[in-house]
Amino acid sequence: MDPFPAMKNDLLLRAARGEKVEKVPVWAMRQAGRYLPEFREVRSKHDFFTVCRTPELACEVTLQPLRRMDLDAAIIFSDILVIPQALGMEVQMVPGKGPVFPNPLVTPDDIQKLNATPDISKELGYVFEAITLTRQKLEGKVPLIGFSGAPWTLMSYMIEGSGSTTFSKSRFWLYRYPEESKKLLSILTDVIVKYLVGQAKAGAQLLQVFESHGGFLDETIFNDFSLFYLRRIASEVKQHLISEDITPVPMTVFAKGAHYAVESLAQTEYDVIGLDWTMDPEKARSTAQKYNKSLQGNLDPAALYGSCESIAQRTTEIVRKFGGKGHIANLGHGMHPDMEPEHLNAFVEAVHKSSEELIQKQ
Ligand SMILES: O=C(O)CCc1c2[nH]c(c1CC(=O)O)Cc1[nH]c(c(CC(=O)O)c1CCC(=O)O)Cc1[nH]c(c(CC(=O)O)c1CCC(=O)O)Cc1[nH]c(c(CC(=O)O)c1CCC(=O)O)C2
Repeated sequence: MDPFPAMKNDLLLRAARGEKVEKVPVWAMRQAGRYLPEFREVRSKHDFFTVCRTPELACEVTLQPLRRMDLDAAIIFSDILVIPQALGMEVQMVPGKGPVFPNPLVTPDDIQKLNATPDISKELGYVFEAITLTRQKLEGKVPLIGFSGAPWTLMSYMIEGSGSTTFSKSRFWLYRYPEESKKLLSILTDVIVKYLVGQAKAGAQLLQVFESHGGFLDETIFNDFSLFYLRRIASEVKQHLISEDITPVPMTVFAKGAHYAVESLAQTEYDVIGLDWTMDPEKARSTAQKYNKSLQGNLDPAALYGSCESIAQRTTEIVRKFGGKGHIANLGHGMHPDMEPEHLNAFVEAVHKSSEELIQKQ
């Protein structure tokens, strides 16, 4: 028996499975975060990773945007960089700079310094606790999304030691040390699979995998160093859950910038393909239909800098392009810290209003 409160709004889950919906569900990447004054208030008292590691705080900030807006999903407050930490790497979140690894991987010999087979419940159990607590506190209002970074994106942070405009150090590895790179990607894949299975068992109802740095790879390199591992993750997470008599939860893959990969991603076991704002919804839609997949996206986050009227206009156009069915509305990437909550609300309301009208006409 499901230990959690019954769902009152399962639009997200139905859309992910391509089922009929009365309106398009909507949420936003980074919907909990610095653009919200109440989040900044929490952060003024606790550092970033303390918020992630304290289930009550992670739960509180996860729920904050839902108190303001009619969002159709919550996403657990955490970060993709908790996995390098679980492998034994130090990660600092430096204000104004972002994540910094004081001791990044420099040569393939450094792979040996990693704790390649961490006890996931011990190292990341705080995320599982936050998920279970948040499911209870949500009282079935909306589904809860769990997430992880994808192997290539995590590998690139672990080698660069921070964000980068070129990712030249990590791309150097792909060309100069291809076998060692694959060894690292495999270690990450094994950990990610266990981590996502743990999240689903803790109560996450959809799992999103972020390949945020996909766009730095050409198609051939993407296929070998990203797609191969992304495919393994979806398939192995689902197999693990089935082997434990748990119904697999839907999974979304978001490979930012990887335009050429929409069709190959649609041929994997992911249920939803996330599109960034530079990708064409109509083109992606015909591909998704061919493989029975749903799509997520893809308003340009910068559109939220415009007026509420222009947000509503652009959103209505995007909703029309996706066609209502098998669509989860989102931004094409995350919220920025200087955005106004009211402008995200304008997006949420416009998705609901325009999609209800569109679906009623169909
Ligand atoms: O809303 C929620 O409940 C969860 C929000 C969330 C945060 N991190 C991620 C998510 C999931 C989501 O996007 O919905 C996931 C994430 N962290 C990083 C990346 C990769 C990347 O940006 O390169 C991703 C995947 C999604 C994506 O592509 O955006 C890495 C990262 N983490 C932080 C930073 C610094 C920053 O200033 O944002 C970065 C690097 C960004 C870059 O180099 O461009 C820290 C961080 N993580 C979250 C927050 C809250 C917020 O956005 O305000 C922050 C800021 C740290 C702070 O509070 O000081 C939450």
